[in-house]
Amino acid sequence: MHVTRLDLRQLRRFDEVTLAPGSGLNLITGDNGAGKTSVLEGLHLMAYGRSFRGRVRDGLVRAGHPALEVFVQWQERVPAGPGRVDAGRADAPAAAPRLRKAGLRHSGQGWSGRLDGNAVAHLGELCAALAVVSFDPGSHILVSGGGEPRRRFLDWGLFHVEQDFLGLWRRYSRALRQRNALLKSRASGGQLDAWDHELAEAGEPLTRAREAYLDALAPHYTALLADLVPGVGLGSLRYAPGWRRDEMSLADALLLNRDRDLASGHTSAGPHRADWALAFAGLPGREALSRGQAKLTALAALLAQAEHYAAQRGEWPVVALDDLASELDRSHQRRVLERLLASGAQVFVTGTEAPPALTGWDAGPMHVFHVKHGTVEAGDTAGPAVP
Ligand SMILES: Nc1ncnc2c1ncn2[C@@H]1O[C@H](COP(=O)(O)OP(=O)(O)OP(=O)(O)O)[C@@H](O)[C@H]1O
Repeated sequence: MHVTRLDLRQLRRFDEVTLAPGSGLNLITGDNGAGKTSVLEGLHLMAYGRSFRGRVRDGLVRAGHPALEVFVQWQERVPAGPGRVDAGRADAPAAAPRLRKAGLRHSGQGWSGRLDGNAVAHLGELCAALAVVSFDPGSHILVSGGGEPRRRFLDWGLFHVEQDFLGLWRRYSRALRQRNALLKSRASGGQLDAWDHELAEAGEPLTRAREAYLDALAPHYTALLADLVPGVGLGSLRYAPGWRRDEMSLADALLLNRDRDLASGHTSAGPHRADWALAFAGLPGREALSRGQAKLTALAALLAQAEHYAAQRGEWPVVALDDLASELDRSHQRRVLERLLASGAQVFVTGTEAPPALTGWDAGPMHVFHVKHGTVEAGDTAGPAVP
């Protein structure tokens, strides 16, 4: 998958900018505050419905303007793996590139979007269409933060590789909202029964899907950690489902906790409380990771996810690496970039200047963009010629 055009309007300091990125490596440079990260935020917004720096209403819309607009055009192969709608059908056409386009207008409160010319009803439809894996200075929370970013990480992967997951996730989220509303209004047990049933019906398969996904990620993650963070040694990757699943079903856990939930006004057990954890063979716990190791461990998780996506879908998601040079030392920058570009991924890298690892870059063409005074200028393409 690679983005061929990106238009941003009224996003942070930009009035209107257009980029035509190349496949392979795209380097975005500019001074502090120029808007380099904002370019990646625009891309991330289309792929996740939010920025990696928070929600749209927290400053993504340019001051004094009612809404921002993002338009992305990208090329992708019709997925050939198990995620494909018509996978296995004899009349399914061979994988071939196709051009897709998506537009999103977001005010922070409301939004409207189009995908391939048609209006979309759920933001999730845009997110499921464009796959972007982003690594930014806040990504270490995947390792050192609370459970929410880790649940989101699993769910992102599942949205993209499991056809049924989005429906399951929506069903669970809706049931949870309804149950919590009833708990707050101190509803009767009879009213809660129906939503407990619905939560269990969606929550059990959702849990199985997440667990299977984590198992499938493990070999990718182990190999990437061995390469990027040798010495810590991934001992195990363990899923904590959000209730005592080894002792009881979700339906039983909901019933057991009902009085407590009525007192607190929220549902205390279930997949919305799930988490996953790494155990390191060479360390007592994640707290023992250095800050740089925590970042590399988070990056390894994101790259494992991208690699798994590629194995399932037959092509890499777009990879966006914000401020790479300030996050990784030179040899890690080089190793990560070489690995990604050898895989054929389209990669975006930002930096106040070209990261040291790109000095004498000879691992493929590099497309350069310079962000200045609210404009983005395409520079020369460096590196070996495109074959
Ligand atoms: N809502 C907004 N309206 C107008 N300008 C904004 C808004 N939000 C942020 N800005 C400005 O837009 C720019 C955002 O810059 P961004 O974080 O993308 O820069 P950067 O090039 O990545 O910088 P750095 O190298 O310092 O990380 C900053 O100059 C900031 O002051």
